Amino acid sequence: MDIRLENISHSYDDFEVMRDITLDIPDGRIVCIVGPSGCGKSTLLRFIGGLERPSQGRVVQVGNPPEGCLNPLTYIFQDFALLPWRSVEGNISLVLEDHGIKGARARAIIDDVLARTKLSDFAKALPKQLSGGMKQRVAIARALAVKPAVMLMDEPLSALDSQTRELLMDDLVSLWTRQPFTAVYVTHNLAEAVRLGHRIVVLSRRPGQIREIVELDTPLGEREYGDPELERQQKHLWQLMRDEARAADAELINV
Ligand SMILES: Nc1ncnc2c1ncn2[C@@H]1O[C@H](COP(=O)(O)OP(=O)(O)OP(=O)(O)O)[C@@H](O)[C@H]1O
Repeated sequence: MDIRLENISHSYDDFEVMRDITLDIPDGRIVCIVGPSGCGKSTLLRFIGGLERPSQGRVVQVGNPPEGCLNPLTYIFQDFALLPWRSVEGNISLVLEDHGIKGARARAIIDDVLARTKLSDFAKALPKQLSGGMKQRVAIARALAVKPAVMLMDEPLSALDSQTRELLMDDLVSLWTRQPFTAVYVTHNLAEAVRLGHRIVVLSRRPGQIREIVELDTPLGEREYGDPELERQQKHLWQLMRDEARAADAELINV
């Protein structure tokens, strides 16, 4: 299933947040959204997820969700949002119970997503026994369990230290390489964007408008830490964003 954003503009009363965003999110691709603080990245994600409606324009779903999809648009948050009293597998089974899936069918799904996220040995662990990186892997496993058409990822790695972030990026790449998924991935971090994005959308400062869409052709599995081509792309993104970020920063200070 593809998602198409058509001419989306939004204001909260007189406060204009974004202007005329038109964008395609193709099936099986990771689309990263970057831009200065307050430019509307999380708001855009809420529009895609149907949690809020834009003042103008629309979000269109093109085609059907994958077979067996329980929740077409599924969020992954930076704070993991796990239930502390439920084990790893208990957190995953919860979303299946919501859809009346229990017993052997639930077991098969749980085993599959635990294996895909390399968590099979931790099925019985409680969240408090896990590192931040492992908790986020549980959140990813839980999202995969509902077979989403599109994963909506809001700064999913930003609560993690830089080494854990690198490991999680490797995990996301191998997850995608084995079985491609579709994601809209909001981040401040340009290194994450060039590592994970097939398409990187650069927004201007508020009201957020599309400044540029960068397409990266290098297969995800071939994007390595320190790759000169990725560093070149990252530099280009930063050049696009630097003045906008500085202006956005000044705007926040002078409110
Ligand atoms: N419900 C709301 N009511 C009023 N203003 C809002 C509401 N939600 C967001 N905003 C404002 O809209 C603007 C865009 O917010 P949003 O969180 O989407 O930006 P962002 O690009 O994700 O920011 P950041 O990078 O800092 O997380 C901000 O100025 C924010 O304060």
